[in-house]
Amino acid sequence: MRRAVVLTAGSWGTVFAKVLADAGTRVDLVARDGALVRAINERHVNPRYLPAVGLPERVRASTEPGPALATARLVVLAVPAQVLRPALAHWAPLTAPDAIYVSLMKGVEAGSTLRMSQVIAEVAQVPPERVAVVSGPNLAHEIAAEHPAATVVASTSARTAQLVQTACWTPYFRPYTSADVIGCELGGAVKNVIALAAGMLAGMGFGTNSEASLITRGLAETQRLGTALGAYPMTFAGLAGLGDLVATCGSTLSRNRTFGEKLGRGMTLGQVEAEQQQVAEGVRSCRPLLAMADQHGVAMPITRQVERVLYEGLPPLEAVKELMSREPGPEY
Ligand SMILES: NC(=O)C1=CN([C@@H]2O[C@H](COP(=O)(O)OP(=O)(O)OC[C@H]3O[C@@H](n4cnc5c(N)ncnc54)[C@H](O)[C@@H]3O)[C@@H](O)[C@H]2O)C=CC1
Ligand SMILES: O=C(CO)COP(=O)(O)O
Repeated sequence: MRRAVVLTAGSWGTVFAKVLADAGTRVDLVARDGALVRAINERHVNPRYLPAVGLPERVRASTEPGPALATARLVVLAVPAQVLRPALAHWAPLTAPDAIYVSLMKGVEAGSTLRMSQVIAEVAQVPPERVAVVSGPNLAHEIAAEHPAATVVASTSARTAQLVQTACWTPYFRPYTSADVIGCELGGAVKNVIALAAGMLAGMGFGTNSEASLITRGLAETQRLGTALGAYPMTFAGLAGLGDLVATCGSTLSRNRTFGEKLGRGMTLGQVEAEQQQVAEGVRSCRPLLAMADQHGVAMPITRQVERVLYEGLPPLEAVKELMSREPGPEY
């Protein structure tokens, strides 16, 4: 039987472990908390992140990644983007030499501005062909409830993408392959920033036209950055682009949208961070994304305003006014 290790048992890691197990893979799910490990092994639930979801018996939890990493073919990484580097530096030396790394993360590393697959290749010292990225409209709680959804598995190696596709294909989860790693990763990272803005609009009481305009112009700036970095333009019309943007901006299940909504109601960055337990990747990724945009001479006006709301204390309503009063121009 195929074997995978999932690091770690947060919300998406736990649900993806279920997906892999439902697709016939034996899964070792690593958690940092012993009580969480006992609950998963004895009661088959993750009480911290998904208390109402039964996990398959094929998912076994442990606090100790070493034994599972030594033999697993797939090493699935689901930690906040900003902790990937130190966490993987610990895990990579324990990993089987022919393992394939699968990134579930939707963020960009602050400082280096590297995408997650680049951090993996650098830290684990593996060629890009041994790395795959999974990205799409995949709100963890909906996938856990087996609501049908699709996703993209991207890798520079068609063989790697197909292997991961087979490993996570279930009656409720439909993966498509892609060779566009850059586009899939940027689609996932930028949509989190746009979802912060969508939440702000909702928090300020604006309606559907505002949200649709934001999503569409958000997609335009995502595509501008992506194509400047070598992504395929069509990726942004796909599941990892428009698909994920619509899901995340429109759902109250999204942590980024929820975070933005609180900002839109007048809370400060510090106040929202103190309240929200789970990661909202857009908060830490917006600055490195802007740095990438600046490097390539790409305009990202929405991302810029989100950054100013987060880090310069610009009131969200002022941010909207400034966006709306820019000199009008052609759509393309
Ligand atoms: N939750 C969702 O619906 C989806 C999330 N993602 C992405 O997956 C990634 C992970 O997200 P979630 O699982 O939702 O986050 P989460 O906040 O629910 O869980 C984060 C996990 O990382 C662990 N962790 C935190 N710091 C760590 C460290 N220093 N070393 C080792 N482990 C550490 C936590 O213990 C927890 O298990 C993010 O990049 C997110 O954008 C992608 C698709 C869907
Ligand atoms: O990436 C996601 C859905 O595809 C989850 O979004 P949030 O991290 O905002 O919850």
